[in-house]
Amino acid sequence: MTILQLDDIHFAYAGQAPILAGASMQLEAGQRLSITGPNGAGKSTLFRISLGLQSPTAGQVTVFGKPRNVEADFLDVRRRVGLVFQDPDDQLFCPTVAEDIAFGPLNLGRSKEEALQIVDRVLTDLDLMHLKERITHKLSGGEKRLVTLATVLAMEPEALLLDEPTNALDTKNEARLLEILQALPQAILLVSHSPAFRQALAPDSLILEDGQLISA
Ligand SMILES: Nc1ncnc2c1ncn2[C@@H]1O[C@H](COP(=O)(O)OP(=O)(O)OP(=O)(O)O)[C@@H](O)[C@H]1O
Repeated sequence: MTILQLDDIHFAYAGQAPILAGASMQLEAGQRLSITGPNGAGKSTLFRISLGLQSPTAGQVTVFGKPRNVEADFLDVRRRVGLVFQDPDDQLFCPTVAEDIAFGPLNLGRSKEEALQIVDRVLTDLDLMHLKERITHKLSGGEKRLVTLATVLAMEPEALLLDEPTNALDTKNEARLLEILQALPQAILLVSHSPAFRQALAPDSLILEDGQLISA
């Protein structure tokens, strides 16, 4: 099954030169794929377009086999594809870690008891139970990164889009994150400036260059 398909995507921010100029790609179930490219090439923009957080000026986004054009088309995409943003502060907005992780499942209609069970399970899986009652905005950068991943895994997504997941992580936590991600069954689309991390998690890669995706 094809999870994500981008065909000939064009995009420019208002008043700026085009960033994407005919970008096309495909992510299959279970596949691990990296996207590389220089700072400002448009990698994060491509992720946002894939989830309908920005609209391309031309081109087609197809997710789970269905063309997605208007906001309503993307609601189900955002439930089924988890995006770990580059900046954790874009993702964490509840007072405590437990509330942040429960937010997604509650939104998906889980009961409070179910949501609390999911919180405990995800925190245990990530070895983060010690952070459960902490105030989110007082966490360290690396702790926020890991909690962000926890909020996304709590939604049990079918695929993960990871934007610089190792940012702010120390060597030990980077290794732990790698182990956790390697053990997941989901398809992963990875943006990472760390060659070692890409090689270990998603060695197949596309390069975003001059607005197009080319095979590495
Ligand atoms: N909301 C915005 N309004 C205007 N320009 C923006 C906006 N967001 C990003 N840009 C610009 O668009 C370009 C692409 O940004 P994007 O974040 O997609 O690149 P990236 O490849 O993810 O970069 P990096 O590797 O540095 O994270 C950059 O020049 C950036 O400054």
